[in-house]
Amino acid sequence: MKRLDKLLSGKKILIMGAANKRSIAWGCAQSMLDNGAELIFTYQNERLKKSLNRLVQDEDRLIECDVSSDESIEKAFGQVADRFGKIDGIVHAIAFAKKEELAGDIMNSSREGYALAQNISAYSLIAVAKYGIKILNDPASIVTLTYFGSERAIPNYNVMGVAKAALEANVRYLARDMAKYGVRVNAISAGAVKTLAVTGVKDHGDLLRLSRERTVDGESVTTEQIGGAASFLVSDLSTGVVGDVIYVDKGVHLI
Ligand SMILES: NC(=O)c1ccc[n+]([C@@H]2O[C@H](COP(=O)([O-])OP(=O)(O)OC[C@H]3O[C@@H](n4cnc5c(N)ncnc54)[C@H](O)[C@@H]3O)[C@@H](O)[C@H]2O)c1
Repeated sequence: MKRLDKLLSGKKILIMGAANKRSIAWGCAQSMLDNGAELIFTYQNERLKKSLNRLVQDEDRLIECDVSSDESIEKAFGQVADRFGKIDGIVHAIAFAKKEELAGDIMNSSREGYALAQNISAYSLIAVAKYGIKILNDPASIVTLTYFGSERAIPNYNVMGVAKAALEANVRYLARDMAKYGVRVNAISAGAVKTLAVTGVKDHGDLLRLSRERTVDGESVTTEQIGGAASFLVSDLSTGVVGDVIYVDKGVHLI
C-alpha cells in the first residue's frame, strides 16, 4: 500500500474566493498546502486574477468563475476536469452584498439588494454543488464559510445575516441530497477577521473590535486557524461530520 504521510496527500482541492493574502480562502489554501493537498483556484474576474496571480504563479491552476452565472460555473468546472481530472473537495469562500445594504435599518433594504446577497452568498453554494457533482470524486467534501450574523442581529450586517442563515440551511439540505454521490457538505462559522469583504460593512472597525474583545483570550481568530478547520473538513478525519456548522471563532458565540 502506498504510504501517504500527510493529512491531505493525494487530495485535489478547488479553492473558490481567494482575493488576496488576507482572504479566508487563502488561509484555507495555506493550511491545505501544508497538509499536502494539490490546489486549484478560481477567481471572479480579471481584476481579481491580477491580485491572485501575486500569490499563485502557475496559470494552469487559475480558472475564472463568476458564481452569479451558471454558464461560468459550468465552464470553470469543465476546465478543472480537463486540466486536473476529478477532485476531492471544494472550498466555497464567496459572499457579496452592496455596501448600501450593509448599513442602518434592515427595513431599508431593497428587493434587488436582498436578492443579490442571496444569489451570490447563498444560492451560489447550490449551483457549485450542482455542477460540482460532475467533477467530484466519491468520497469528496464541500466546505463553505458562514458568520454568526445568521443567528444574531449584528449591527449593519442585515441582508448578509439573512443570506448566511439561508446558506446554513442550504448546507443541511445539500448534505442530505449530496450524500448519494459520496459528497459531504459542511460550513465553518468563522470569527470576524479583517478582509476585503468585511470592509463593506458600515462601522466594520467596531464589529472587528467587539468580536476580538469577546474571544476567550482577547485575540482575533486567524485565517490560518480557520484554514486548519477547513483542512479537517476536507480530510478523511471528518467523514462523520455531515451537514454541520462548526464554529471557528475562539468562543465569540459562547458569550
Ligand atoms: N471576514 C470575516 O470576518 C468573515 C467571517 C465569517 C465568514 N466570512 C465569509 O468568508 C467568505 C470569504 O470572505 P473573506 O472575508 O475572506 O473576504 P474576501 O473579500 O477576501 O473574499 C470574498 C471573495 O468572494 C468573491 N466573490 C464575490 N462575488 C463573487 C462572484 N460573483 N463570483 C465569484 N466570486 C465572488 C470575491 O472575489 C472574493 O474573492 C465569505 O463567505 C464571508 O462572508 C467572513
